[in-house]
Amino acid sequence: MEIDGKPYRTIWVEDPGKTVGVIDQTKLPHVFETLTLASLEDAAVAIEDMIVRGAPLIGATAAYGFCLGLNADSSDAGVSAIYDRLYRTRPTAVNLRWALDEMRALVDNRAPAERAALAWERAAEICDDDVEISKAIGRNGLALIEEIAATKPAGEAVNVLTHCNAGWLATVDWGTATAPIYMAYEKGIKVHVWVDETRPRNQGASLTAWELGRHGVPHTLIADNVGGHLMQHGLVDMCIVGTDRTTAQGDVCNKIGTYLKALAAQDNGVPFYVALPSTTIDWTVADGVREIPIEQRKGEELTKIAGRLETGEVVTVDIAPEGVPVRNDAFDVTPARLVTGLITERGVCAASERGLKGLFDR
Ligand SMILES: CSC[C@H]1O[C@H](OP(=O)(O)O)[C@H](O)[C@@H]1O
Repeated sequence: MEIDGKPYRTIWVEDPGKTVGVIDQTKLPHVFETLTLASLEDAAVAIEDMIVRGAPLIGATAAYGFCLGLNADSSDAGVSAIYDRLYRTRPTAVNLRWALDEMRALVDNRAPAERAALAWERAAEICDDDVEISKAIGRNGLALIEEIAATKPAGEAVNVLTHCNAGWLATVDWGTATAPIYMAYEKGIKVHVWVDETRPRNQGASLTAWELGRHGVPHTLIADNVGGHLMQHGLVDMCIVGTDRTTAQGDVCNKIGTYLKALAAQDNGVPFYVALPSTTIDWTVADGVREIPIEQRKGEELTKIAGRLETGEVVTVDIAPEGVPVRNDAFDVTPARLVTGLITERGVCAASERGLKGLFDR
């Protein structure tokens, strides 16, 4: 998308075959800074420290991390070490495993000397494909927004609630949950977004609000616990969220707090949609609550918060008693029964095995 009139993706090749550029998302919204990834470790740390985050972008970064690793060691042992290092960066988003499996399958039966060039080509394809997939998700989700817009009084906006950041910053471009929103906005449909701040890392406040603001999409930042209340008062027409891993039966793993939003949506008859690329479907898992590994992140994400002083300096402060015990589950699983539909690049389907197999011929 554009930042101050200049088109950006979230990841790009800087020095062909040697380095990759990314936006440092830990610095947003206060500072826009890019980083150069020049090694496997650079890419692995960028994922672990959430310099880049969001399932599709994690996959894209892992693909380029594979390339950077091969630049240093393209032997069979090197391929295994690269795979293992990147695989253990974050456990929940299945795009990571998908991308690593794609890259390893590509190079496994090729001569070591050929591997890096092949990998750089494939990583670029993965990124280009991700953009096209996001645009297709946008078109398919746009139809749902248009359906609701047709029922609204003239001049009233369609109010969409989203959780965390499933925006263009979570993908290579366009986003998943935000792609239909951007397309509706571009088409002149009045749309407004309730942006969950999304504790503890505040991806909504720091990323979704930033990217929607940069693009001019009307939005309102809300505390995570406000959404249900707004739904009770008829102020939410639909929810669209992203996902890090959706199971073969349609259970949706997403940022912590998504499940509670889905419960409130069901209780208030608000359609609850999940936007996802097929690369986020884990066909090997059925029961998401029992089978999806949920990332446990460090306690500091709850006990500390970063902010900008009036001087412009960005500082981090403690917001909890020193040494307080913390549990920080980064994701939860919304059972398929609470999901109205899955918005994929191939169309919208029921959150069910039948729905997904109908779209993906599995
Ligand atoms: C389009 S995937 C977005 C998905 O990823 C986020 O998690 P994180 O910021 O920890 O990588 C969140 O669950 C979003 O819904």
